[in-house]
Amino acid sequence: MTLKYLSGFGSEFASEDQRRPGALPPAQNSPQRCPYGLYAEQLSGSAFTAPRADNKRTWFYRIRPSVIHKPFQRYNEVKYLTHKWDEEDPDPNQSRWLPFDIPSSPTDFVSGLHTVCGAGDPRARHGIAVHVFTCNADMVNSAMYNSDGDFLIVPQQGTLKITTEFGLMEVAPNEIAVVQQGMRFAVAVSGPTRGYILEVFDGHFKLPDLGPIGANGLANPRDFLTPVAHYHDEEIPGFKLINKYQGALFVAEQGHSPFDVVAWHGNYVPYKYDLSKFMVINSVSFDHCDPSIFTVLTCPSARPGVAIADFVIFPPRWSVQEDTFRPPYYHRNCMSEFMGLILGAYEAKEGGFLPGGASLHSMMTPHGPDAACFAAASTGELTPQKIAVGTQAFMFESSLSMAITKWGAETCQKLDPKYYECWQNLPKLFSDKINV
Ligand SMILES: O=C(O)Cc1cc(O)ccc1O
Ligand SMILES: [Fe+2]
Repeated sequence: MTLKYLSGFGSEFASEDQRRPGALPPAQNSPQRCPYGLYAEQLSGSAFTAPRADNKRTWFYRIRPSVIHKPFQRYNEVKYLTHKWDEEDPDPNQSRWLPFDIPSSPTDFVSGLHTVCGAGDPRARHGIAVHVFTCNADMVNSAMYNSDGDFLIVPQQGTLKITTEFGLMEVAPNEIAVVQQGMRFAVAVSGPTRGYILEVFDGHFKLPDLGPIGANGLANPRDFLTPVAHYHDEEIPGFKLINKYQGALFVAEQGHSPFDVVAWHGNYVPYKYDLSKFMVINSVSFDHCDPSIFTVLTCPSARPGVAIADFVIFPPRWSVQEDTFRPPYYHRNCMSEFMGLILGAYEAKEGGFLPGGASLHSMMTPHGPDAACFAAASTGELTPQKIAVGTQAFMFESSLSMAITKWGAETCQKLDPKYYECWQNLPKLFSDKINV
């Protein structure tokens, strides 16, 4: 089935399931009686009084209001989702993980959530968490929502079929999806599936300002796709609604599908984006631009220009700079850099950093190209080159200082203790001649 979507970022959308035309009440939100006997329900994604530019809400017209559920109980089935940042001693070392294992026993998206690192506290609505998901089975008669923040989901292997209250989204590797705070969703997969999640507690993702770039470029708003209304009118005894609340999971039972929204309108929506649509801007003269030039989405902090987290990609592009060391420069950053690889190889580290693996370069921890990359890039001929063809690396860059969980440090058994070695053979080239 080819799914339909609504295009745009931050727009006011309206959608009715074709089976019930006229389900949206005209010109008001809460009529005394809604069309087709539906219930009206508002989902708020911002304080009621947030300034208009940041104000987010959606009105659902649904078969039953969400409040019809039994009490929540702790859900202890998922062992490695955590916001306990003190499980391990702090570790400032460069960290690199080999590809995370996909289980062979039946595991659905929620059961396959593992937290790798993070910082902050959902109770204070400030912080982030980085999770990987590894799964191979559909969520059956269950749905999840996150009371703590927004999920930016990056599939690396396997397509996700995400059912939401707003409708259906299909998200393949090299696409991303954002499911915001409170939105109910369920994930179906086809075969072994793996990916990454950036969770932000503070606020929502925005498109970065473009400044001198002008009105177009980077991720263009029209390429963001939101589902169209699609309802399930299903009585399902024992349907499980899983809620991540204050970093812990809870489950409540209800007797019907929560995906019973017949029509909705609003600007608080889930969406997906195809990373191949990113219009890449970069230096066409000399020197290496900071990677902020590749920002797809940003979750801003209250400090101007400082992100809680940026989602940055390293897409296929031409590299043309003259008299320039073209790969990433050596650097120490006051931000934390978590990287993952969706496809192919990353230019600064052609070996060791593998699809489905990850790296973390924490605050002020030095890093940069490995010795092989330096040798090649500092001597190679600087012809125009198409780089990163068939590849996609990404970075979650955060102003928060992240801790690695016990799962990330030990249980996953993927941390590469020899990562530091990739820099040890960088030669001393210092000479008494000015032109080397
Ligand atoms: O560390 C990295 O590989 C990410 C990165 C890429 C780049 O081009 C410049 C700075 C930076 O942190
Ligand atoms: Fe970096």
